[in-house]
Amino acid sequence: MTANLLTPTTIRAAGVTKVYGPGAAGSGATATVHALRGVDLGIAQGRFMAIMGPSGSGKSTLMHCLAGLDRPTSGTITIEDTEITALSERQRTDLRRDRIGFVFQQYHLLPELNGSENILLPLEIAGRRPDRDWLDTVVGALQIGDQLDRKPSELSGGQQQRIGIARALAARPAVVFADEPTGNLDAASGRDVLEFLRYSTREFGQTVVMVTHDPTAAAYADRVVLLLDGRVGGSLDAPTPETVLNALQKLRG
Ligand SMILES: Nc1ncnc2c1ncn2[C@@H]1O[C@H](COP(=O)(O)OP(=O)(O)OP(=O)(O)O)[C@@H](O)[C@H]1O
Repeated sequence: MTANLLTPTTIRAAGVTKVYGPGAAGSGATATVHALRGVDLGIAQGRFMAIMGPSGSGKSTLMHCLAGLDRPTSGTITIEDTEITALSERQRTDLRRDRIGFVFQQYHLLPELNGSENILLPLEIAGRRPDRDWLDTVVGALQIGDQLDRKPSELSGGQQQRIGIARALAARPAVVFADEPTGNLDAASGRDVLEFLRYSTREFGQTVVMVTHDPTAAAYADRVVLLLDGRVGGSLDAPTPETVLNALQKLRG
């Protein structure tokens, strides 16, 4: 990817493996699962990457490791200037809070808080003062200004997901990880969410990593990385739904 030569790399994974089961320290499981078998990848700042692959290929495991939610068995992961695989659990928790945004399939908004309170909650927990100009920019771009005083139950799925995206962007994170962000949405709302994620990379230089099963969703990314049996089985730049579908079919043999 030529962008790597021009822009800094936000995330780098080198030789990442993850073993679940008796081979893994502290595990009571009886069968060994090699969920990741040596993943190398780099994501340049301001790029939108989609991770795809068949069920069980290691997508969630890779995302959890890249986001510092889980620790690989071996290998290194660096986010900006920090090797997160060298951090303690406590330091990883701080890093997630300060430098990573999450968008979930199920939104995970707190029902008793209104939109604005949901967006600000992670900053409040971190004891950080919101950057009002930045929040205004995000709220304006997402067109959710008239939804901020409503509770999640008063919003459609697409509106809730936009609140979820504003929450993820509020702290200007190094990376936003989106886990099937359109999985619960109708096609039109899903398109809006994907268009905004792409817009955030172009307009704000936001780096986005998304796990999805949907070739149409993946086609919004700059690059699709295909996992197979815990390895990178291929990648596609400037994907279209057709090229993604073809690549997936080829991957499965
Ligand atoms: N906590 C765990 N303990 C044991 N095995 C696990 C654990 N989590 C995942 N696995 C196994 O690791 C492999 C990769 O799982 P992972 O959830 O990363 O795949 P995935 O590509 O995200 O799958 P899906 O598309 O079905 O969500 C699978 O074989 C899975 O059963």
